[in-house]
Amino acid sequence: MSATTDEAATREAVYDYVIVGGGTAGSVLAARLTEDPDVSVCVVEGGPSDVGDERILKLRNWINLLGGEFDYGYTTEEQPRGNSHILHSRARVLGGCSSHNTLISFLPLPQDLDEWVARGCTGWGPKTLLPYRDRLRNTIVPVAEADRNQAAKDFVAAAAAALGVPVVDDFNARPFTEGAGFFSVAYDPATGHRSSASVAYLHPVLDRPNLHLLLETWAYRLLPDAAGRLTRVRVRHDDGTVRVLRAEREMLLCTGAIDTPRLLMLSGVGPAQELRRHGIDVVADLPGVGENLLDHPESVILWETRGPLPPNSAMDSDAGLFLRRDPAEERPDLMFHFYQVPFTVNTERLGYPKLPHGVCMTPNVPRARSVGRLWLRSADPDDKPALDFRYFTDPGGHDARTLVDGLRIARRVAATEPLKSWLVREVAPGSELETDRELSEYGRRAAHTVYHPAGTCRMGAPDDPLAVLDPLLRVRGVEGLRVVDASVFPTMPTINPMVTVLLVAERAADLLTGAAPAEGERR
Ligand SMILES: Cc1cc2nc3c(=O)[nH]c(=O)nc-3n(C[C@H](O)[C@H](O)[C@H](O)COP(=O)(O)OP(=O)(O)OC[C@H]3O[C@@H](n4cnc5c(N)ncnc54)[C@H](O)[C@@H]3O)c2cc1C
Repeated sequence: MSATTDEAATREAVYDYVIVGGGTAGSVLAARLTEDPDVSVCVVEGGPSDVGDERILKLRNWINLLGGEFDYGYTTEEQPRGNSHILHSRARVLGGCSSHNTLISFLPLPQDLDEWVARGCTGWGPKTLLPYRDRLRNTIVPVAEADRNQAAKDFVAAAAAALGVPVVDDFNARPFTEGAGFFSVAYDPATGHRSSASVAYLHPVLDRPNLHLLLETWAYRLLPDAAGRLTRVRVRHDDGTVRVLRAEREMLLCTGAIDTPRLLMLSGVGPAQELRRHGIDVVADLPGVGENLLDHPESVILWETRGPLPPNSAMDSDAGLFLRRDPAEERPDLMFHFYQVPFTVNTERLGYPKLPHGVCMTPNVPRARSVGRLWLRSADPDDKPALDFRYFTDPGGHDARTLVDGLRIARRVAATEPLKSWLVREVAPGSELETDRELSEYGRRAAHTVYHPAGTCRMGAPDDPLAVLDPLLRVRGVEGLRVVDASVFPTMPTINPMVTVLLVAERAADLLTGAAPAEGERR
């Protein structure tokens, strides 16, 4: 590492790569790039370390992390057709959201990636991306037998019987169209510990001399170097001191689907008109930054159970269901998580009671058609951006319809043995709500997020006016800067997206080291 002086006379630390965001994708990149001992990498992470912190490492504690000290906790703009009270949790800790999520691990379906290629993302098709599964360092296993709660087993059996779908033993064994089963989860069943991106990729290599971790350090502005490349970043440590870091080779943004567009816009990369309105000098006019805000919206249906459930579980949402309502579709168009705990955060607000013991199903929209956007409220880096998911606003009503269908299908499953005998009564929405209109109203008001924001700096074809990145993940209109995180997704995969983020990061590492062909899909 060498040092030069920046215009503010701060010491400027220089590395080969600076990775902003030591989260899911950032951890993969950091581990892969430092495999070469001659390459120096600095990771700038806003949160603390997860090493030795049982609150983070114990997977089953995930629910207690929501809204706490490890959560940036973004709110949403008013949602006239949905729920305006959703708290969008985003982790503030090494490993990012993989350190506080539920670690449900699905490979993307091949058709999800075909869609990316059709959107001009050459090189991201299934034949190129899916083989990276063999490179993943996370321990990904179907929920262990000891963690299989009898109520969840009975949910799986009831769903299969009620809906005629297969029981799936391993959702990652082959692409599926529908089925019920226990999820694959990135964890160690013996200890109940996470196999997060941090645990799997960073913990084993923390002693590498070429890996420099700056924790509790917030990046708030990218700056050009002498040649005009956007390879410098201004950061603030938790003690208030400010530094500038420079990447000799490339600056890599891995701050996630909310903070990556935020940082780009604060740095003058984004929709020019909006940036000027905030007095931000425009470096590159990219109207797509912050657009294409995707998510998996869900609703909830809640039952009181006859008594407490057996205590065993991996993380209290261990099983689920994928369903294909449209037989012309190759992919499922409705997904459920089954919770062995009553998830009442949204129903209590609507006046439904808190439950001592219960279960719920959370039908979600795998490929929602409502698309949102996010934007800066001001040029102040401490101001959180405005998030407008525009939930349930798609003109054809597909997303709202999916919730209505989901609530009805959930009732069919609940009325089927062996699940039926566990349940005393439907608490929310309550069996008196029956019409499409009533169920839609309830479903949208009680809606939640599956916590999957993505797409806000999408990659795409040169003629895609909203593409922020080229298919090599390089930010258009500037030099020296790439994005590697969930914001690069052009469209939302059908499944929970963490593994897709890991695969993207693995391929990005190959693109950076030259190990991957830059273009072309293996046929
Ligand atoms: C509660 C919850 C449950 C979820 N459950 C699942 C699941 O079971 N399965 C699944 O597939 N997906 C799940 N997800 C989604 C999944 O975890 C994310 O899609 C994925 O981890 C995102 O990875 P990322 O690299 O894009 O961002 P992140 O992992 O969020 O990483 C971003 C990192 O950047 C840091 N950062 C941000 N801004 C700055 C800045 N300006 N300066 C410095 N550092 C910064 C953050 O602290 C964070 O560490 C869940 C998410 C949540 C929140």
